[in-house]
Order: sequence, then C-alpha cells, then structure tokens
Amino acid sequence: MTRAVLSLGSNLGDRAGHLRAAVHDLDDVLLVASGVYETPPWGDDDQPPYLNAAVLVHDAGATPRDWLDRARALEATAGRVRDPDRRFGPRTLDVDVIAVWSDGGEPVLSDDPELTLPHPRAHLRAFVLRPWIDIQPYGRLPGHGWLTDLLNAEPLASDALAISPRPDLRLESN
Ligand SMILES: Nc1ncnc2c1ncn2[C@@H]1O[C@H](COP(=O)(O)OP(=O)(O)OP(=O)(O)O)[C@@H](O)[C@H]1O
Ligand SMILES: Nc1nc2c(c(=O)[nH]1)N=C(CO)CN2
Repeated sequence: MTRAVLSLGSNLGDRAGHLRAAVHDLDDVLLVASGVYETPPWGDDDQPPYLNAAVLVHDAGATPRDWLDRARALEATAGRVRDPDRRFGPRTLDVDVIAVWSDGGEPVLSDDPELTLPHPRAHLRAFVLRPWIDIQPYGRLPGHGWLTDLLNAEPLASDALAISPRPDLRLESN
C-alpha cells in the first residue's frame, strides 16, 4: 500500500485540459488535488509558461513502480512527444513521481535511475513545491526537510514569487 505525490505540468496545447484529463484519470486513487499555478519555464527558458499542479494519491495495491507506470500512461494519453535534444523542453503533459510513502508512513527511497525517489530535482523546483504545499501544508520532502522551509529560502523563494495562482482553473478533488 502506498501514497504518492505526483506533479503535473503542461505548456503545450490545451494546458488546463491536459491537467484535468490526468486528474480525471486518477479518480480511483485521488485523495486531493492542489490549485493550478501558472509558472515560468524552469531549466529551458525558450518555451511557453506552464500550468502546474500536484496531487496526493493512494492505492492499497500499488508499488512505487506502479506510480511511474501510471505517470507514463497519463503522458502517453496526452500525446507527449519526447525531444531528446531538449531535456527540459515543452510538453503536453509531464507527470513526475515526487515522493512515495509506504503503509507505515515511511518515505520510499530509491537511487534507481528509472525511478529515483524522492524525485532528484524536486527540491530545486518551486513549481513542484508550491502546489504540493496546498495539499500537505505540513509536508516534508524526504531528505530535504519541510516544504515551508524550502519555499522560504533562496533560490526557491524568488522563483515562488513568479508563480501565479489560477483559481479560475480549479481541478476536481474527491
Ligand atoms: N521520480 C521520478 N519520476 C518520474 N520519472 C523518473 C523518476 N525517477 C527517474 N525517472 C526517469 O526519468 C526519465 C525521464 O523522465 P521524463 O522524460 O519525464 O523527464 P523530464 O520530465 O524531461 O525531466 P524531469 O524528470 O527532470 O522532470 C524517465 O524515463 C523515468 O524513468
Ligand atoms: N515551470 C515549469 N518548468 C518546467 C516543467 C514544469 O512542469 N513547470 N517541467 C519540466 C520538465 O522537466 C521543465 N521545466
């Protein structure tokens, strides 16, 4: 049995539609969805702004690997095409497995390149932590500490200032 935080991002096509479709697809495991945020591109400036959100999901039978498979399936449904020359380039939908916890609430740690847990760049990304803190205000990023501390320290504090809530684009929560 595992819980996971997944991060959702889109900056191509019907951005809000891609996020909504992903959340709809996760309906059977969804505990709560964050607000939607407009965020400047991170890691590759020459692309449109993203919409980002985060979800907390739970499945009695899911292994950590099942969450990755589910994330990939959601990206495929959104027609994501990978450009090998642009690692952080534009995409219809990006779903990352940010952190996973076992039944007892212990964080799952992994250095497997196929599924690194927690996600190796989550602590650098205000676009991940800002939505996440909506749904877990007392949340901790395993190995890095409280979300509040991470978001209130540089460089993320400055990045967070450039993030705009989009209350007009609410996602469904169960
Ligand atoms: N926690 C994780 N969540 C999602 N993918 C992961 C994770 N750890 C390792 N990966 C691997 O990373 C590879 C690249 O994933 P992807 O193409 O989504 O990267 P990206 O979204 O461009 O970059 P980033 O992972 O930095 O957001 C995938 O093949 C996947 O197996
Ligand atoms: N703002 C923002 N920037 C990104 C995002 C994302 O979801 N939001 N995803 C990326 C993929 O690695 C690269 N850069």
